[in-house]
Amino acid sequence: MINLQSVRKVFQTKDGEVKAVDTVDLNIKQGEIYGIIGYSGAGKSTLIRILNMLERPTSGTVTIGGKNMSELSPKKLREARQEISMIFQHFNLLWSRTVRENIAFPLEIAGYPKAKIKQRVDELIDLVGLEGRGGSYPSQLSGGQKQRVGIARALANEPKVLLCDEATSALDPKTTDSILDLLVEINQKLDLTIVLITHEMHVIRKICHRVAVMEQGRVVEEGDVLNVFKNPTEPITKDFVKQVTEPEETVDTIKQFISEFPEGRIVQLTFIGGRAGQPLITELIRKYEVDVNILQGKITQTQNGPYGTLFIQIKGTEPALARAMEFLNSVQVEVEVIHNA
Ligand SMILES: Nc1ncnc2c1ncn2[C@@H]1O[C@H](COP(=O)(O)OP(=O)(O)OP(=O)(O)O)[C@@H](O)[C@H]1O
Repeated sequence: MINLQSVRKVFQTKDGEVKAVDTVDLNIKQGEIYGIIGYSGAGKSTLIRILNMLERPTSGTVTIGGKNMSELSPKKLREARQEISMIFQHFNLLWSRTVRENIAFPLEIAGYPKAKIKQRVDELIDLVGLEGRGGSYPSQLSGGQKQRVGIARALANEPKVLLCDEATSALDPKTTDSILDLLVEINQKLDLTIVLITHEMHVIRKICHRVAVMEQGRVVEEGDVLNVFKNPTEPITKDFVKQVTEPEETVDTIKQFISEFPEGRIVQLTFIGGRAGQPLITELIRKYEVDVNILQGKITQTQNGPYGTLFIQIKGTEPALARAMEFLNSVQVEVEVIHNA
């Protein structure tokens, strides 16, 4: 669906050249939610703006739906852009227009008849959950509602691709989650390809199928979200993964476990994919004559299944402990013994 080959963007500034995007290759599939994560200045905004040619790449090719975006005539580019919509961190709504009028705006520009516009706006208001707010002005809406208007407006022309530029960064955590749920819903209902940029791993964890990690203009790591969670190789990726898997106090907590629970073994289980939903601990207690204490745990859901860690203390006779460990090592969880009395 979206293919980038050796894309570079170099800005000339008074202080010299800035390589905002440095030789990036990406392949994003139809119907996928693809996340690009990086800290401020990594080049994410420049890269996402290159996708709809708001920024022209210095070199390299950008192909969307089979069209080489750099080679399109101005007319063809306008047509291609109708299929690529965008939502923004600060919503970019028209403040003097009501919700209905904001959503209708792209349809008016495209020259749709009034009756068709009314019908489409009604559908979109339902789709994004803004029933009863059509006559309100943006200033009368909460942040989450404003972003819903932004999403409805972006979907008006039935795009194939939705670009999200830090679309939830201005929202509180609860509202962020409700907007992310809405993005998943429209991705599934409309088979829409979504590309989003963010600096929050929570956003990637919750809704993306695949992720690219950017640092200094380059994509330093890329892959299925669960695989990246499982095997982050770059230090920056490890930092991002920690944001959602490890409470900050983990190191201290482990030290405390060891001093408080000196008997048996303290084991860290890491669940990736299907196993987290299965009654592993019950099986352990029933079959292996050991006592299990759950010390701390955090299991989170990703688009590709659960991911998380659980710290447990296992107590029992040495043979029972050995059998229990053998069982744990045989199932699809990663097992790390962090203390052995
Ligand atoms: N128009 C421009 N002219 C010169 N330099 C630019 C321009 N736009 C971006 N840059 C530079 O390119 C680099 C990447 O910027 P970009 O905004 O793409 O990063 P980002 O990851 O989106 O960061 P943020 O999340 O803070 O927006 C930065 O060093 C920035 O200063």
